[in-house]
Amino acid sequence: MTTPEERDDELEAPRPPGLPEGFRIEGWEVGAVIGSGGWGTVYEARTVADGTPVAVKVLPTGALGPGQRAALGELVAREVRFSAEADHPHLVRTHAVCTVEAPELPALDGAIALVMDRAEASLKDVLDAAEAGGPIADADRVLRGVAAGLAHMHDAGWVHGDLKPANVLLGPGGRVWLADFGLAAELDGTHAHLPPLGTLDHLPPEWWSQRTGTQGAVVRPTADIWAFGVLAHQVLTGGLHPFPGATARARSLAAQTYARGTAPLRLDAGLDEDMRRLIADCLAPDHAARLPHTAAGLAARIEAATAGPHRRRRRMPALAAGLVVLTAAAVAGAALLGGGEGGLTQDDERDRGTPTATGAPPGEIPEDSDVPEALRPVIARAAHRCTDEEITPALLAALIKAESNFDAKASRPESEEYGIAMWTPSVFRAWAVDGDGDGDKDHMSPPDAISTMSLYVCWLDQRFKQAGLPKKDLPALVAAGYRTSDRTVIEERGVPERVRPHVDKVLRYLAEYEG
Ligand SMILES: Nc1ncnc2c1ncn2[C@@H]1O[C@H](COP(=O)(O)OP(=O)(O)OP(=O)(O)O)[C@@H](O)[C@H]1O
Repeated sequence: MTTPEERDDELEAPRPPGLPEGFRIEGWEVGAVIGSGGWGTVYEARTVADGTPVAVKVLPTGALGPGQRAALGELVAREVRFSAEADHPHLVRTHAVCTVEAPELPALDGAIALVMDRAEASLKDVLDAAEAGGPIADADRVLRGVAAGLAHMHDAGWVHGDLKPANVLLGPGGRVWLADFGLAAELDGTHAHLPPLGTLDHLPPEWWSQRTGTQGAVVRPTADIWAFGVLAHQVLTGGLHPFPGATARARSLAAQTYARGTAPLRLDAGLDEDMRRLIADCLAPDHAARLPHTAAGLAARIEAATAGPHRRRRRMPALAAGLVVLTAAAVAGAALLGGGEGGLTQDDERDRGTPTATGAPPGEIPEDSDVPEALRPVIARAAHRCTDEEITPALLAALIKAESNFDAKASRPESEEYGIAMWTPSVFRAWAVDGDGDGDKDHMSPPDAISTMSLYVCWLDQRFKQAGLPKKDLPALVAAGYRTSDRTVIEERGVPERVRPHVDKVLRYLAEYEG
């Protein structure tokens, strides 16, 4: 599927081949790989002149299309501009931007290299290794550093837009740096427009009901405050997310349920009172309610709450704390949680009502349908992760049949649509789900493509309900939204004429499956 407004907002960068150890980029010599992100690879490196350790982030440009190259250029320009303007002990510094000259490595020749302060680990590394139930070592100092860095950014008129543990770096001597300003945009009045790249686990609930358009999603400082609340909870509990759920998507749905007022906020029982209140303030359900809680104010509160020897810390044993989280899961509604990445859950298997004329329970794929056998459990699992009743296995199957006729290798290069669900790679990446649990999110993998389709149409369905579009039309509207965008369908208050033949096809297939 292609969402023209979003097409160039995301970049699918191929995994680059590595630079050999000892390779020189201007005055720096690269060493081992530290890690790779969506855009490139970070290397250990040292300054040739004096051996000072640095990190070099290499962003290859060779295999990118023109739109992708422009998107990358914009991200780098933001990163460099911000780093040059910001000068703060809690923001990682970019010392230079270079071009890699490596004619013998065509994939890296011409790549952009950002030379930065080198950290020893990211907060994500620390949380991954932590035992759940208690704060990580130096939790207070880490939170003070993050809040202070954020306060400096906001005061300078910037929003981070992608605050998450992977973007908090821990440097030598206990330094704490915010990193990855690719998404940082200068505030234009009260908000900035950013591409919808942020990570699900740290996105504020209002992000889901925002318009996205050519300018991207509106991101305000209060989005960073929400992300800080999630991150603080993780830091103080050894990695526990404040919302229940086995997957990032389930947690994000639980956050939305809470924000709608249908489930209470249940923070970990082991948090001390001051930090519990601070996190609850950060996780106020909407932009307006979060507005009074500035990053500078949070930094001061953390300072006050964590300074001095008399700090109270009321802590429950790990098991009891875990039980509180489970209770929250029950309150938030088991239906919202979705399954893990494995097989069907008990909920999936429960009675789904009276069989239809096809012999299948309503919404399920009938035995004698043309849906390939191997895909049926994949489609069923994907559909059942959406708790909105319109998103059934039969509807997903009808959508897939209309898109690709179940052909995993289908492609329409002229409109950049590929695979069984005809994803446009750049759009896919903004929503990607690892449906087969292989650690990779690949639009050509049917389980990944179908799980992602389910997530996306689930969101479309919710958007159309929020916009007050007729409930009976939702399957048609979702089919239309998948071919155009949520915005187009909401603006036209119905199925746009140009996609009517496609939508009719989906409805015909759906009627066949539903008997
Ligand atoms: N200056 C640095 N010093 C040390 N390690 C770093 C530095 N910058 C990034 N890293 C590490 O390198 C890895 C890749 O970082 P990168 O910023 O490319 O991707 P990411 O933040 O993991 O993902 P993405 O940016 O795609 O969301 C991460 O493990 C990150 O912690």
